[in-house]
Amino acid sequence: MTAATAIEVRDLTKVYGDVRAVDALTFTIRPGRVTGFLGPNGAGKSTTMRLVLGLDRATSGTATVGGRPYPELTEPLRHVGALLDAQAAHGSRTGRAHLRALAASNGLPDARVTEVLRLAGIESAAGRRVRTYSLGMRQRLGIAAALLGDPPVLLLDEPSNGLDPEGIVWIRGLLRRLAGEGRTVLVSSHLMAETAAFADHLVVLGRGRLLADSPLAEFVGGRADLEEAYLRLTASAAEFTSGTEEA
Ligand SMILES: Nc1ncnc2c1ncn2[C@@H]1O[C@H](COP(=O)(O)OP(=O)(O)OP(=O)(O)O)[C@@H](O)[C@H]1O
Repeated sequence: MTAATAIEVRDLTKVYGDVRAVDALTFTIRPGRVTGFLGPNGAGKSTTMRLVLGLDRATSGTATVGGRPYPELTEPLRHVGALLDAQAAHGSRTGRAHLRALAASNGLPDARVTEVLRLAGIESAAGRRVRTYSLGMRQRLGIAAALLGDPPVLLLDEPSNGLDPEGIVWIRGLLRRLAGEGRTVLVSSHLMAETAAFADHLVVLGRGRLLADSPLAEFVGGRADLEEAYLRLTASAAEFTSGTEEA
């Protein structure tokens, strides 16, 4: 039986012109653990997340949350919280106003805004316009927005991006806590040491295809660390290489 909050991707394919961004992907993201979502640039991680969130239409296959396609969820922010790269708050609004507008349009209590500002550690900046925020503060605001509906499922695209060392420690603790509460947590990242510090499980893509779906410890296996294991697995799947190849 599938958990009511699992993310299920079945034979999912997305073609843009002659690019198969996502190519017959099948995997299940389970609750109660942090799943690291890895893959070289252009591997299809963001596209997969957008398809799960109904922001893009699949060429074929399905993506569901708790057994239902995202667009069919009633009050979706109460089910799924998301942070995407491109997600941007209106710069002329304050952080608090941005979250209040989001809460109001999704039928969420205003009191939750103060809670998520605190959870994200940006209470003191809540009255400032978002355009004055640093990248790290914007990330925290995006994470606050993702948490607004207290959702059992979270999809976070590179949440550590722009965070300072204190922020990196904070997000690690937050992800562990969210999974510990039984939530389904999918986190894409290019930071291998970071991913090793917060993930229990890994799903690795290369050129739109599934390269691995395994527990972190099993994936690292006999390798020195996650970075080495990852680089060996993805060496032939990277779309862009830096020109210095191992002999
Ligand atoms: N809207 C689009 N139109 C055309 N091609 C697209 C579009 N979105 C993504 N692609 C292509 O699909 C492929 C997968 O891109 P995607 O952004 O999903 O990869 P990613 O794994 O998230 O990469 P990164 O780690 O660089 O963020 C790439 O080749 C990209 O150029």
